[in-house]
Amino acid sequence: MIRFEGISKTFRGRDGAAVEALRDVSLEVKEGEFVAIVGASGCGKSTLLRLAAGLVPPSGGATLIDGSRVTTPRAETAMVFQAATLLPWADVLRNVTFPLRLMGRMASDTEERARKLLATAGLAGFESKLPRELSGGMQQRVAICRALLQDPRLLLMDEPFGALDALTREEMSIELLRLWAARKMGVLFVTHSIPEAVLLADRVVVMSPRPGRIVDVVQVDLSRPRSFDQEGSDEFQRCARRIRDHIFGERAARAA
Ligand SMILES: Nc1ncnc2c1ncn2[C@@H]1O[C@H](COP(=O)(O)OP(=O)(O)OP(=O)(O)O)[C@@H](O)[C@H]1O
Repeated sequence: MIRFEGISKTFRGRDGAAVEALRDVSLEVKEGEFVAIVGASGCGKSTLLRLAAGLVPPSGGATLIDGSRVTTPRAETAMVFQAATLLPWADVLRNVTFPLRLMGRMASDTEERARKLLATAGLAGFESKLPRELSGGMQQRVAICRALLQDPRLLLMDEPFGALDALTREEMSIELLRLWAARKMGVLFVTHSIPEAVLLADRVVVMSPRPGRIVDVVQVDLSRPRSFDQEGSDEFQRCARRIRDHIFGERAARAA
């Protein structure tokens, strides 16, 4: 569905120096597939998502959705960031419907769908609350509902649980899997957590330190629905070890 073809991306810093963020990245995410991306800080993970969202152009190569080049944001994709980025003056319902209002895509059943989605995410009764009246985890759930209401074919998630405490993070992971299973959209999910990547994904893409290249793609053969009980399984351990070996093995080699 989305294909990165030989992507390279070089930024020019304010001092004029070139920063090569990505080098020759090729990757495909299929319809309904959950793909996680892990790698050292600064290896270009967010840049890859921003390319998919049409927020930045590549320096070389192409990002294609259904074979056509992504040059601007598209209705097929929605993005969730590490911070919930809610409008502080708008209540939960208006926050969730805001992008569709902005895009002129409100339909007669949009509010009803938003309420249902909020209920599924455990936020029934909070529709009229302002963001500051919610916990961090609840705010992030609102941000996820806001993205899902757009009914994207591809959901782009940039460390969406990074700012949450460990317990909320686990709860949100399972919640996300439930919502994803009900919709079967493609997901491209950036995380720093190897266990989170293995728990969630069909495939985990491992990137090298900058300039980011793909060093491995690990297929996770765990049954679905997933649960934390699977963390002790041989398959979970195998995947986690393989990813860890790449990340820490490369770091150790560079230090030597
Ligand atoms: N707009 C920009 N201008 C200049 N340099 C940039 C810009 N955006 C990203 N970079 C640089 O590109 C590299 C990759 O950044 P990116 O945010 O994609 O990495 P990341 O893997 O998501 O990092 P982290 O895990 O720390 O969030 C970094 O060195 C960053 O400083």
